[in-house]
Formats: sequence, C-alpha cells, structure tokens
Amino acid sequence: MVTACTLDTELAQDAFHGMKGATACAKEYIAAQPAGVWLDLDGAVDERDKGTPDDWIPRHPELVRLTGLHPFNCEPPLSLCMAQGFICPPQLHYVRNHGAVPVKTPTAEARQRVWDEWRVAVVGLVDKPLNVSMADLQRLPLRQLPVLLVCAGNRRKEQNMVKQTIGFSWGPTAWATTIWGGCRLADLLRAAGVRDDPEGKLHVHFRGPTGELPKGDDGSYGTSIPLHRALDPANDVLVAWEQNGRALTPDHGFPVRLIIPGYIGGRMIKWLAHIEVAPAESSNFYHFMDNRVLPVGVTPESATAEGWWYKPEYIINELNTNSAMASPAHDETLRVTPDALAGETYTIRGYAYAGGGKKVIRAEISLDGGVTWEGGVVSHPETPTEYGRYWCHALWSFDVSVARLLGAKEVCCRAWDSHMNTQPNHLTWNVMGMLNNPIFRVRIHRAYARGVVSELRFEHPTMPGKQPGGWMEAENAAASASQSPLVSGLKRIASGISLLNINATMQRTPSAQSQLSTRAAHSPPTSPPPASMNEIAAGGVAPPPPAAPPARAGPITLEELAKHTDRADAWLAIRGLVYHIPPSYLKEHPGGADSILAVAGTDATLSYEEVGHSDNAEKILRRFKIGELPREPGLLDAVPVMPIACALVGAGSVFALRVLARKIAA
Ligand code: HEM
Repeated sequence: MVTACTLDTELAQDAFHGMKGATACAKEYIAAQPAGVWLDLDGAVDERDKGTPDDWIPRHPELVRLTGLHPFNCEPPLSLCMAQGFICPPQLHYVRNHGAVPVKTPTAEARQRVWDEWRVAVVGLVDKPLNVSMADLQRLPLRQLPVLLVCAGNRRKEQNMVKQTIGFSWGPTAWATTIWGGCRLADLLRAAGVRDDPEGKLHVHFRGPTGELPKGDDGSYGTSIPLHRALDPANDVLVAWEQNGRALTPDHGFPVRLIIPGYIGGRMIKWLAHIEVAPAESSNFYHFMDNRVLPVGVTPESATAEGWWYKPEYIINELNTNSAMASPAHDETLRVTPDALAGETYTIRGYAYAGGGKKVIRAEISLDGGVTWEGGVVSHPETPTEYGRYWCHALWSFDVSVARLLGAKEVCCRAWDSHMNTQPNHLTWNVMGMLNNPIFRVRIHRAYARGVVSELRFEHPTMPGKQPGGWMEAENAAASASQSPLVSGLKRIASGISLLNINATMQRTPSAQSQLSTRAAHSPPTSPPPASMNEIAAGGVAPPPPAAPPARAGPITLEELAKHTDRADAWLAIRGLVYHIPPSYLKEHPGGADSILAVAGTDATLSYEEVGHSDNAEKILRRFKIGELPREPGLLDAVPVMPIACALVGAGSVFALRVLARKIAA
C-alpha cells in the first residue's frame, strides 16, 4: 500500500529554524521524521501502470499524470504539495521520465542485488580511472542537503494555452524540496585523480544506462557541466543515494543520481552509471535537443535545420526566478459577509524560487494587473549553506483585506531574487515552453445575491495536463473569436513574428543597418554545426523521411484495428482516422516506442491528446494515415428511409386512386 502522507508542517518548519547550516538542519529533520510517510516499495501497483513497462512501481494515486499511460510524468496538485510543509515526501515529488524506469527492482532481493552490483565509472582526463560500487561511494564523506528540484517545464501549460510547444503541459507544481544525501562529486573526482584545469576548459559528462531511450547514439540520457563548477565546494554538486534519509525510489533514480543544486532538474542524471572528464561539452542527444530556451519564431523544424540547438547562448542550466500562488487555490470560494467590509482579511500564500543559490528577497502582490505592487512576508525555512547559498524554495504570504479583494479583478504575484531579477508581466512563448515565469495571475469572479456580492471565486490560469479549467483556457476559446485581449495578443506574438518577418521588416526600414547588430544575437549560425552535431540533428525533432503506407479501401473496423498491435505492424486510431506507425518511426518517437505500443490496436485519441502533441507531430502523423474507422451512424442513417418512402408512395397512390374513383362516380 502507498501510505498516507502525514508530514507535519510545523515539524518541517521547526526542524529548520534556529539551526546552524543546512547540513545540520537536514540531519535533524531526518532524525525527527515520523514513521509511515514513505512510499512502500512493495505496495500495490496503480491500475494505470498495468501493461506498461513500469507495472512494478507503486505510485501515489493523487499524482496528476501528464503523458497518458506511459512514460510516467506527473506532478502533485499544488495545494497537496504545499500542505506537506516545507519538505516533500518522495512519493509526492514530481517525476520527469523520458522512458521506462531502466533499473528494474520489483522486489527487495532485486533492490539488494542492484545495490550490490551497481558500478559508476569515473573515466576520461583522470589519473586513476575508477569503477566504484555503492559501498565505495558510501566511504566518502556524507553530505545531506535540502535541495529544490524544478523541471524546466514548470508552468508550461500557460505557454501551451498560447500556442502548443513541443512539450507537455506541466502545471505550477513541477518542483519539490527534499533532503538529498550522498558524497560531493568533487571528492569522487579527486579520488579518481582528476587533472588540473587551469584554463577552465574541461567538462564533466554524466549519463544513465545505455539503451534506455529512443534517441541518440547509445540511447542514454546524458549531459555535462563545466569541471570548475563540479569542483567548487560552494556549488554542492552531489552524487546522491538518499532522499529524505532513505534509499532513492525507482522514479527518482535508485540506486544513485546526480544533484546539482540551483540547476534545472533536467541536468540531474538519474540511475547514474558513467562520469567522464572531457575536453568538450557532452554530445549526448538530450544535452542538445532538450533544455533550451530558443527565441520566439524558432519552430521545431527550423531549430534543427538552422542549427539553433547548438548555439551555446540558448542552453539553460540555472533556474530563473519564479513564483506562484497556492492560496487562494483554483476554484476556491470566499463567502463575503457584512464583516468583510469591517476589516476581515484573507491570507494569500505561495512559493517562490531563484536559481544558482540566489536568495528570494521579495514576494509581491498586485491587485491592479501588475501596475502597482506591495510587499509580502517571505520565509526561508532553510538556513543558507556555509557558502551563503540558498538551495530551496521560499514560502511567502500576504494579508489582504477582503474589501480590497472585492474591488479587484485579479490578484498577481511575483518574486525578486538577490541579483534583482524578477518576473515579467507577460509570457514570452518559446518552442520548448521552458522557464516560463511571467507574474502568476489569479482571476477573481463575483457571485451576487440580492444585488450585492455574496461570494468570490478564484480562478488560476491553468490546470495541469489535460485537466480542464483555468482562465487561460476560457480566454483561449475567446481568442479564437478575437475577443480576448491578453491571450490573443500573446498568440499573435508567438505565431506571427517569425525571425524571417523580423528580418524582412528591418530591411525595409531606414534604420535597418543599426538594428542588424541586435538581430545578429538572434541569428542562426552561419557555418553548419560540426559533423558530430549533424548526426545528432539527424535523430532530432525533424521528422524522418516519409514512409507512405498503402491506403486502405473502405472503412477499417475496430476488430481489424485490434489485430495490429505488433511493433512491426502497429496501427492506431486518432479522431476517427487510422494510422500505421512504421517501426522506423517507433524508434524515433520522442516519447519512446512503448508509449505508442501501449495503445496500438485501439482508438488512441485520448492518449495522443493528453500529451498535447504539437503541429509538427500532427504533420508527421498525417504521413502515416491508412484509412478511417467506420463512420458513426448519423441521424439520417438512423431513420429507416426505404420503409418510410414506400409508405409515402403507398399512401400517395391510395389517395390518388380515391380521388380518381370519386371523380368517376361524379
Ligand atoms: C497515441 C499514443 C502516444 C503517446 C502516449 C505519446 C507520447 C508522447 C510523449 C510522452 C512525448 C513527450 C516526450 C518527452 O518529452 O519525453 C511525445 C512527444 C512526441 N510525439 Fe508522441 N505519443 C503518442 C503518439 C504519437 C504519434 C502517433 C506521433 C506521430 C506519428 C507522435 C509524435 C510525437 C512527436 C513529434 C513528439 C515531440 C513533441 C511534439 O512535437 O509534440 N506521437 N509523445
């Protein structure tokens, strides 16, 4: 069974207050943990995971699933996450998996075997290459730290409401702070005799198991960071085997993973198998083709064709400053009584974070759409590290009189970090929908009784995944009819201004030359990417050459569709049309072959739409069309046309004969 999450907010807070140094805090917190809040690794498997490659992993039923049946990507509802207190139980921590969990440990024996046999290679520009066991790692000094992990796609659903990106719809809870324990990567590299890097040019590469994923040379998920970042003790880069004082769970990288505090989650390699010190940055497929913020106007096709993935300035590593509101929750209501006008207050609450160890120094509220702002109270349950770094999220609150809420259309929040970065008033769309951090706007609706306001209802911008609701969805519908100023404006910016348009406009204006220097920063590279990068590009987001399957004459029945479930002959139906997905594309599919095979032979409309596939996916799909499902019988089909026609003709004939007989008789 998955045990209930009973973490005590006060306990989480108390354990962190008045302690010296985050490591001491973490140890204290772990020691004070009540029993029974951990994921039971031998518990029941959720029905939704049955038949997928992950059907051995117990998962919390309340996690919101974002990518259909498989692979597993999820976040908890924001209110549930906040209710846990500062430290999240691992079973409610968001999960980002690109494929099946590659290290299968369905039983205690399997877990023990993997633990005993797991090795991490430490190779490359080191004097003593190592192949370390978990026991070897545990001989290095243990460091336990509370660290916030955030998926770079946090709040992406808002971007997808403006225009579908190539990413699925994260809501505002793709983050969690837990306590990670392991050794410093620097200690491990020193044990391997890492060479000096006086010019700061070396990199450390990391990857998980090979053959795990559909893309890239070896099917591994990998990345790299500069060596100096890894060696600086202030950065606290960890090789971690503990989360909240226990072994990692399968979804979070059992037996060992990388933790890079202050970075986006996508660089923190799970199921860590290989570390290599090298003269250049990683060429792993996922290092280049993921985790970028490309300029507005770059499409999935142009990103690959024009080499945008390889321009170093668009890589994302450190988190940007962000915040969102948890109270009022989406659809929360507030009864308005006469006391409201006599000074009743409501406490608005939320979270905020900044990247790279920076401190969140302000959280602000606006009741006039982001024109004027007022400061709230920020609390930091963590104490900074001995190097003054803040690795966790902050909590904030703001007491507002209900009377003021009565007069407002929306309430917005934003945070500031210690480098004076804050959040923009409006969203800027990017093709991967990453690092979305505009001010978080909650709309306020009024209900009236006898002509006066009786209730306020709060509406968040979006709900995660395919969950309906949120004012952006409503505005999105209105934007199609060009009635919504905000979303339709953002849509125009996201869709209308391509880089080509910008170039063309500039060439027509007198000041074009002076503006060209600005454009240069956004222009694609003039020389083609290096050969190895072209190879990466060949497996990229761009579709493979079309494999036109033979079209079928006549409708394809559900019975016939159900026969085609094999990898070699996988069919599925989406919105009434039937597609044959060739093995070559199954291999290429960014969500992995298993996600398609799990629904092969069925009407896969829901699974396909749940992921929120982009226009590019639609284009690829069209190439594979082989026919249609039988048309649902319509109204006309349901009416028995022939009998009615016969009856009408018959009745008409009888009437005509009677008229004729009457005429003859007269
Ligand atoms: C019906 C079941 C399907 C499921 C459950 C599914 C699942 C997924 C998932 C989870 C991703 C995100 C990968 C990641 O970022 O980790 C993805 C991306 C993608 N999928 Fe699928 N997929 C399905 C069918 C298809 C089909 C039939 C096609 C085209 C023939 C397709 C084309 C794509 C493309 C192009 C992407 C990249 C992102 C985008 O452009 O939308 N998928 N899919």
